[in-house]
Amino acid sequence: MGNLAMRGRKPLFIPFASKACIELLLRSGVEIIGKEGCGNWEKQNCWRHHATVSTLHAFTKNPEHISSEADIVVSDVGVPNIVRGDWLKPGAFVIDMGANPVKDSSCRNGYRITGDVCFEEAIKVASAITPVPGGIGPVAISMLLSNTLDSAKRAFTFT
Ligand SMILES: Nc1nc2c(c(=O)[nH]1)N[C@@H](CN(C=O)c1ccc(C(=O)N[C@@H](CCC(=O)O)C(=O)O)cc1)CN2
Repeated sequence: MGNLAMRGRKPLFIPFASKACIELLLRSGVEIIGKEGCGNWEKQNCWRHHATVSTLHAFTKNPEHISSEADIVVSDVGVPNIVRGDWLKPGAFVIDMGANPVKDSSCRNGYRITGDVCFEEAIKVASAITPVPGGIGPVAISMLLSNTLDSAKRAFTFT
């Protein structure tokens, strides 16, 4: 983490969740430089991409006001539907990292996985939003595997 925070240093690993967010944004053609972001996505990694990031937490006053100024919103709260459509700036890019089980008797195991963002409201405001399941989750798992591969290469001095 120290190397991640320092200009010109290369960290051994970038935490997989924030690596996934950056990968998704870059591959989606979203410009990060100079953008306002909010969420819990390892600030140090975002600074490397020259974004300004606000972190919201349980005691943040008026979270909806702060998030509605962000060009990029990353939510990893663990509360279903906490981020509403009116929390978002029109055209915002929304990454929903929530993976919340909610009871659903129509599902085989009695629950389904839902995100932190109210998808039906957000889709009307955002330029793009990752669905749950099948959005950032698989990208995050890929980044975890990518870090694992890097680690193995290093251990066997392939790099
Ligand atoms: N209690 C919580 N813990 C964590 C959450 C959360 O919302 N509540 N978010 C994760 C974020 N994350 C990694 O950092 C992560 C999120 C989602 C997935 C994932 O594989 N999602 C799948 C669905 C999961 C399922 O079916 O069980 C998907 O979206 O398709 C992986 C990692 C951190 N901890």
